[in-house]
Amino acid sequence: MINIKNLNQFYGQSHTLWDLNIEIEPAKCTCLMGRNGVGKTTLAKAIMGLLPVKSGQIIYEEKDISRLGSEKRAGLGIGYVPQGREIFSQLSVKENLEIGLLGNRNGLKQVPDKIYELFPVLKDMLKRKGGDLSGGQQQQLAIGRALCLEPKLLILDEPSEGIQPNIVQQIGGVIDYLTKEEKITVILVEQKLPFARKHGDDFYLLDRGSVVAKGEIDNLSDEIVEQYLSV
Ligand SMILES: Nc1ncnc2c1ncn2[C@@H]1O[C@H](COP(=O)(O)OP(=O)(O)OP(=O)(O)O)[C@@H](O)[C@H]1O
Repeated sequence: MINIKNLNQFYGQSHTLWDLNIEIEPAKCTCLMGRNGVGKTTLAKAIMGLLPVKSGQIIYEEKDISRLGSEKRAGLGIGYVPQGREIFSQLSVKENLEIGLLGNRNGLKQVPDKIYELFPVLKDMLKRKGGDLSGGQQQQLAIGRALCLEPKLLILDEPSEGIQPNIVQQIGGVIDYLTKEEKITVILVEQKLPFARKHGDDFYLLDRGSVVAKGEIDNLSDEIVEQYLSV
């Protein structure tokens, strides 16, 4: 689905991603894991085209997209939910969702009912301002907005961060539905081990901008967790 080859990224002089090689399987949830500051968000943004890369390739559907702008990548079906959600606080829930439609490559003009089925709270709050929603509701809105793009690949940056347990559970259920039923590929940046183990299929573990372990999530051993994830 997406194949990252020898990817290097710098912030100024600071070499942040080191020669990354990552293969993401279609219709699976691949977790990007690692402690704070190892480069997970940088990698997510690099895949979405929000940061330039120094060298390497990002092969998506057999084409190198590493030099395309983020809007072009969205147009190819890559959706992104940033860490911190980036909801437009002055716009209504409906307007926030409609922003997602702007990038829809199939010309969709209306928010699909499916999104309200996945997140019923959004339907109840259509006229409310984004800024009035709770953190968990904003996270649901951010995912709903990304789904308006009808993505083939969805990148979620720490969707469970700072959110109440019942909404985390609901978001986990949505990830399962998207991968298993809709066959959407999900890249999940995640620090919470139980959530990754429950909803992930594969993992890549980063440390200081390099891949230090990878495999099926069931093979993420306690030794690896102790070495690279425990704080
Ligand atoms: N805009 C920036 N300019 C310079 N350095 C940055 C910038 N953004 C991030 N960094 C640095 O790059 C490194 C990787 O950061 P990144 O946010 O990708 O890590 P992360 O694994 O996502 O961490 P977290 O879990 O805290 O979000 C860190 O050392 C961070 O300080």
